[in-house]
Amino acid sequence: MVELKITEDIKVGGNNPCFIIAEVGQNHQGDIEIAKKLIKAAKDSGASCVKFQKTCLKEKFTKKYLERPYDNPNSWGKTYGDHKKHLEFTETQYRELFKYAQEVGILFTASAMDMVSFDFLVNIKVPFIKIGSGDSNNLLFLKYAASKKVPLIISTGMVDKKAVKTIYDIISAQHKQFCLLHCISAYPVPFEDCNLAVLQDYMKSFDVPVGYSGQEVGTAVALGAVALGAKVLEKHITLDKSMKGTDHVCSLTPPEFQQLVRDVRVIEAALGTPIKKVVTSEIPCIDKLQKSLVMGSTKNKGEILYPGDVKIKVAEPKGLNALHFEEVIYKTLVYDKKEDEPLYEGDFC
Ligand SMILES: CC(=O)N[C@H](C=O)[C@@H](O)[C@H](O)[C@H](O)COP(=O)(O)O
Ligand SMILES: C=C(OP(=O)(O)O)C(=O)O
Repeated sequence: MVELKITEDIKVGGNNPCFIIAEVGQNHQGDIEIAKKLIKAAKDSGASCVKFQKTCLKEKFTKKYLERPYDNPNSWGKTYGDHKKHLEFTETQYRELFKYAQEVGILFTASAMDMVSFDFLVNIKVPFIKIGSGDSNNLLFLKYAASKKVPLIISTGMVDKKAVKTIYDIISAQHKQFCLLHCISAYPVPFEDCNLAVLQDYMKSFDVPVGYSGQEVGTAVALGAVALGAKVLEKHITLDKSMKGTDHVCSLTPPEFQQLVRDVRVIEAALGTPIKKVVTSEIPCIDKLQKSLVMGSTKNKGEILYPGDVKIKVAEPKGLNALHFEEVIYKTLVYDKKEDEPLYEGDFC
């Protein structure tokens, strides 16, 4: 399994801890102070990285699309172009946010929504670039991104498995420093559409780390993804779910994000080994409550132990482990034994 190297110290995949991305996206409302608060909240929650979305509007959208009316409660302008312009930070503001994230001590990156944005992000030296689901069918962009040989995390919403294989082939023809995220692009995703089982298929099909970008409400599905083996987890973060904007509803507040990170770490610790064995922490319960073999009735030396003569009880002191029941039956007692007395290995032959 190839690991994705994000920095000298942070790697993704294999036995490395799940890399948790706090996706600010456009939940900053176009306000740099809110953006900074979200960066700080991401850091305080224990996220591995904070992420924005970088767009060059005339590269990503056609002129006509930008002129389209965008008349809904989440809109920041009369047209889609005005709306997106309101939500887009300038390159100078991006540099300021990047610097702020460094001061706060959290990795900073963004999705490149087009080639111009991709180049900008390469230029400011983000540790990796995210390619969102909006580009999962954009073969030209994927080829371009692959040719730049920078670490990539790629979401796979809005396409089927065949297209995901194409993405995999395009990038891996250039390098293996990438990761594929299962994603369903709906805001919010109905739980029954999350299809988390896809993660298992990705893990079988691709020899790169696999993760999950979740647009569903809450944290349960994201935790399920980690339990299934997701090595990257992305969830939106917001200061307030009731704010204006398409993504707030499927986002987590800072305390929720903090709880998510804690729970992910608990699940990772709890996944453990597939080898079922008795573990040290069970010993007190074994001593206290595990049953063992005891006499079901009083019997004398030389008598045969019939099924009703041996019982399985919690005893003090303990007899033989109750798993040995069948081995004891029809054996001959070598000592006199009273009812409820524990049965030991040398008590019968
Ligand atoms: C597919 C994709 O890009 N999805 C992104 C990541 O999840 C979203 O954040 C969109 O940018 C957002 O939902 C767009 O909302 P509006 O159209 O109201 O600006
Ligand atoms: C669209 C994005 O992500 P996803 O497809 O993972 O939701 C993004 O990162 O901008």
